[in-house]
Amino acid sequence: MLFLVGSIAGLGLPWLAATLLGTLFEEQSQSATLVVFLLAAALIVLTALTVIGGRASSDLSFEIQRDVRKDIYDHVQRLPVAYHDHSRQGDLLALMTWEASQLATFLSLTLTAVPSSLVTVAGALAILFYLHPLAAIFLPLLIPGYYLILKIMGRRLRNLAQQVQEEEARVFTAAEQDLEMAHSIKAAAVEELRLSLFDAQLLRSRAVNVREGRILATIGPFIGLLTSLAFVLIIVIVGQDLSRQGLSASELLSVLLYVALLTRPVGLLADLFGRLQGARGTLQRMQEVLKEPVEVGYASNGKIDRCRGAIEFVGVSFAYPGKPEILQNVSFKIEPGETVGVIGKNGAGKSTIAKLLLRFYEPLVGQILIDGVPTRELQIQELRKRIGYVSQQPYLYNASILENITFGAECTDQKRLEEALRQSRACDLQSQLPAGLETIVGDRGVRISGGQCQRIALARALLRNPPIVILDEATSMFDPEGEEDFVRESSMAFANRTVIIISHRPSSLTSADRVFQAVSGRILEVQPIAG
Ligand SMILES: Nc1ncnc2c1ncn2[C@@H]1O[C@H](COP(=O)(O)OP(=O)(O)OP(=O)(O)O)[C@@H](O)[C@H]1O
Repeated sequence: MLFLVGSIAGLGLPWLAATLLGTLFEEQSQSATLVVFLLAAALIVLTALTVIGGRASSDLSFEIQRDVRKDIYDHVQRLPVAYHDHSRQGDLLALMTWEASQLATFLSLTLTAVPSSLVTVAGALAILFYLHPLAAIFLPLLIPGYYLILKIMGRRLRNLAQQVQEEEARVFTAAEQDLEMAHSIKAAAVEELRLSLFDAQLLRSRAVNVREGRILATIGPFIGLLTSLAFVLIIVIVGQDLSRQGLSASELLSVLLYVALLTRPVGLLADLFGRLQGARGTLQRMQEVLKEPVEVGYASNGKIDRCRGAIEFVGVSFAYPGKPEILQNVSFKIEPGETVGVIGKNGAGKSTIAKLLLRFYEPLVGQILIDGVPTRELQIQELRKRIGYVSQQPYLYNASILENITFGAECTDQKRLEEALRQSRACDLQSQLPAGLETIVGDRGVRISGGQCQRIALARALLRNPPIVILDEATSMFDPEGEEDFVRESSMAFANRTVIIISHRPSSLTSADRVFQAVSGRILEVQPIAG
């Protein structure tokens, strides 16, 4: 709105400037003073409106950026695990960060500058038509010229803009992965190799950026050239009237200033056209992500009010996409409060059982029941809140141990926290680390040991007090003494829960009432391990 008011006010400036010149020519000093005063006032108002409008446009850009980032983040969070297995994190990161910010700048510019530019163009043309109809009629003839330039350059620009964004996303991916792999890169002493690979990606990105930059650098001057040529032609047409005494000097100046006023929106048009190509690619990629279906279970409203923890697999078969079946017609039942161990070779499908229970993936055939209710009928977060899952790799935030433990817990009652710390043996960390639970763990827990990471992950799961606990190699990095303590403490921790312990170590399974073995797609019950 402010930009529109500014544009309308701006339309008065050429007229005031030309009037000033006219009064000076005619040596009417009193009128000149008034016009100077009006001109100065108009310039001050215009500057104020431009500043306010510019700030509003910048605010709008950041508002759009926030909305876009939030929408993508929210949607990506709700996408199934299978989507994340196949997507590139770098692409999503690029989309949520710099691509979203480019798009926001383009949209805010379009929303604020385009309407005001249209007002300037329409107003200047109308005034020009009044002042000099021939010059005004001549100007719209430039439009096909602009169209031709944009059409010729636009086609090449569109492909390039897409390639630029793809290559930039690859730069993100490469940087992100190498940062994550920093320790392994150093251990393998392959810094130079990784640098050369990263540089190769930078070169690919530079090549497309340079090509795009060259086209963008050409469009503006070509459009400017066309406008300048038209300007020259208008000077010739209008100048003839001047020599024929049909036009005063101030009228001539007026006409030229209005023509000059028209060049600003044209420059903006060229700039927006360049940004539009990138914005189209970003919008297309956003659409691709946003139209990915979210996990079905979000929409269900099935609940288990008091979960007892009975688990049943009924004829479950499952295969990861493009792979042979890892589970074939698997059926078993675990009673509430039971502790069950699961053993089996690497890749036998043990973790897959846990992931199916959590509905990270859906069985191809058969169904999984909790307390007799098919998990597919339950609201997915309701289901997951009932299961404390400690995975093989503990995922930790770069925050304090305490923040990592209380992450996601609805209630952080001190007594329960102490209980979870004791049961997981995370209480040992208080004496092992000088800063105790306030110790910052670093990215993915690099600043503490593997066993300490596992204790934190265990404490996190137990603090939520879930009726079902799945420990997937959750104590594999514990020292024998720590594991012994854990098994002893766990008898209390597991007392009223259903527990599945996936492990290769017999010492972890001594508390199990029953033991299952995953073998050749089947789950067989074997002899429990004596304590
Ligand atoms: N997300 C996935 N996409 C495709 N295949 C997968 C995926 N996760 C696991 N697999 C494959 O499924 C099989 C079973 O994997 P799973 O993790 O269940 O084995 P596991 O018995 O837990 O093995 P380990 O003892 O090594 O932890 C393996 O062959 C594995 O390569």
